[in-house]
Amino acid sequence: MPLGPTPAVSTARVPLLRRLVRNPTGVVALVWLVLIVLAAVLAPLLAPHDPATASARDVLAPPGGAYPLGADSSGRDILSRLLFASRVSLTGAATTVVVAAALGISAGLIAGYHGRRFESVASWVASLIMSLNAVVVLLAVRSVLGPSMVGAMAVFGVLIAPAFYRVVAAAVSGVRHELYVDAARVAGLSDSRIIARHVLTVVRAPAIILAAGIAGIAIAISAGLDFLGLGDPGRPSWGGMLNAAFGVIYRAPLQLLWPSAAIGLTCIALVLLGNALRDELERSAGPAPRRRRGRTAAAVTVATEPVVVHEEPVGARGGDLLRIQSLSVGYDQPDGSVTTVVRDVSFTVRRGEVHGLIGESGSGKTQTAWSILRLLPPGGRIVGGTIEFEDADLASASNRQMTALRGAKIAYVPQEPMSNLDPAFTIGHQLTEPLRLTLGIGAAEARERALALLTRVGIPDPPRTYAAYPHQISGGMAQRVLIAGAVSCNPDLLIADEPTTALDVTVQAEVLDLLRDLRAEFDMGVLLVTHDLGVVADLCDRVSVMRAGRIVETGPTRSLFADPRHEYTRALFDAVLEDGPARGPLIDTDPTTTADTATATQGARP
Ligand SMILES: Nc1ncnc2c1ncn2[C@@H]1O[C@H](COP(=O)(O)OP(=O)(O)OP(=O)(O)O)[C@@H](O)[C@H]1O
Repeated sequence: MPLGPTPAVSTARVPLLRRLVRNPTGVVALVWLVLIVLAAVLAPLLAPHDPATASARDVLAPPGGAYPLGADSSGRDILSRLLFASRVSLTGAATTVVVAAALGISAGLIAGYHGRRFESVASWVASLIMSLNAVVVLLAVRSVLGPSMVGAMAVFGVLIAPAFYRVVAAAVSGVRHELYVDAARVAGLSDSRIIARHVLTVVRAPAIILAAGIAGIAIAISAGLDFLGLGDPGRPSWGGMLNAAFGVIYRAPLQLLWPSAAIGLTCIALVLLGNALRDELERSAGPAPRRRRGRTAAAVTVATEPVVVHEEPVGARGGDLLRIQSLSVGYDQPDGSVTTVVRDVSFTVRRGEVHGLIGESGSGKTQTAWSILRLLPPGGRIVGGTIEFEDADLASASNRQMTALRGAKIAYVPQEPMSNLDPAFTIGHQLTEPLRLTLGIGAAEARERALALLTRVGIPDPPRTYAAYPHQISGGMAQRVLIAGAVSCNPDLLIADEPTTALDVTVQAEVLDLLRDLRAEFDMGVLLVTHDLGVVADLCDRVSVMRAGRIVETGPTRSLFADPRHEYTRALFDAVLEDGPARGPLIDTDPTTTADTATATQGARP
């Protein structure tokens, strides 16, 4: 049932080209490449002379007058020849890139996506091609095809295709087992659609960067072939002009400059373009530099609706252990904007109470919990508000202060117990290490305490579990172990993020009972993140309902459950309490009582 909009403020994705234009290196490289392309396309219009027309009177004419860059040893205009020669270089580079990309990307996609036999054969062929000496092959091609630059560059494309193949196959096999690809498969999307939608997006960036590099290499190779005299002598080329300039190096050394500059600057521009692309793509993966405070504040200041607060019985208020005021959490975006995922959140947790944070998926519960621990993922940061804990503001505390608090004063129980235990170490090692570090006790004492904790959290055979590796225990036991670890240093505040979601129903109940008992025993304040109203009803003294990054209703659990006032809270309840008749008690599985119970159950139904 849809319960409302998702919280994130919209953050437009800035197209790569626009980001590139803001990168100085990228701009310079792009400008040069655009000029070269324009020169090639408009050569007939821009060239002051016919590039092939020789003039005996103007042999080696210096720059100036009718020949802006001078004339060559046959009296031909160098500028006109350079302009026309750019066509040859660009066509050759484009041929190489197209052939290499077509072969390498398609083979990489098939090998990466389907794996198995095709991958073995394709990898073998790629290795074979890479072992060939490109220059020797191109010389052989010249002798077979004649001075066809397009043919030679197409063959070079085949020789360099393994570069595309390797990059694409590695990227695709990395995403092949991602859950979203499995989900698309389960949803019935064809392989070609999955590749087009989900896989191509992953290989697009590395392929573009590689294409820029390969284009640069292709230009150098085509110039090299022409320089060696293997190209078509009937049309101007940068390599051929370089060759001609060498012949007159003592009489007109300046003539070397023009083709060298054209080749060198174009290759450099392509390399710089590839670097700029990589920088921009990497930048978009990480956090952007912080902007001025004003901008951040503007990003989080949006119209707010009042929070529905349920009054508490007189005398119920105790001392606050944790006091969060106007907390806002944002994620820096590559374009400098901030996506706000938690907005203006305020609540308190008292010693000895369980405060529930409830809301639909994506409402900001986990981000709030992680802010308290200051463990937001890269790019995320607290953009406003305070988190008071024991006279310190955790929102602005130093990393050193936070390290001292985490584990010792503020403990955390995660949602996925198994993925939070290191498979390489025994349970005992993982329990005793933090004990020894935080409490400064010896190995024997730490072992004793760990065994006592395992007993306390209801592990049936503590010494055996102590010596076991994570894969040797069940999910329920792993969660108990993590709870044991969390309370091991006697924390004041325990943050539990959906601690029972990954467990089956009977184990869930036991873990909730354990948390309830430990809360009383250790006199901790507990912040319980959950999306389960049953868990809130079972365990929480107070509850705050989150929606779209805000708290919409807060108060004692009993009062909020008896009289939910915000429409979103009511919608949450409606989603659980269906209109149909309540189910009867479960049928007893004991065969001797089943018939009677079933009859009684049916009879009891309305
Ligand atoms: N790294 C991130 N960058 C940008 N936005 C993020 C990032 N991580 C989470 N968000 C956004 O923050 C919002 C709140 O996420 P959060 O994980 O706190 O939700 P939740 O209420 O805990 O949901 P769930 O119960 O599914 O864990 C979501 O809209 C999510 O898209």
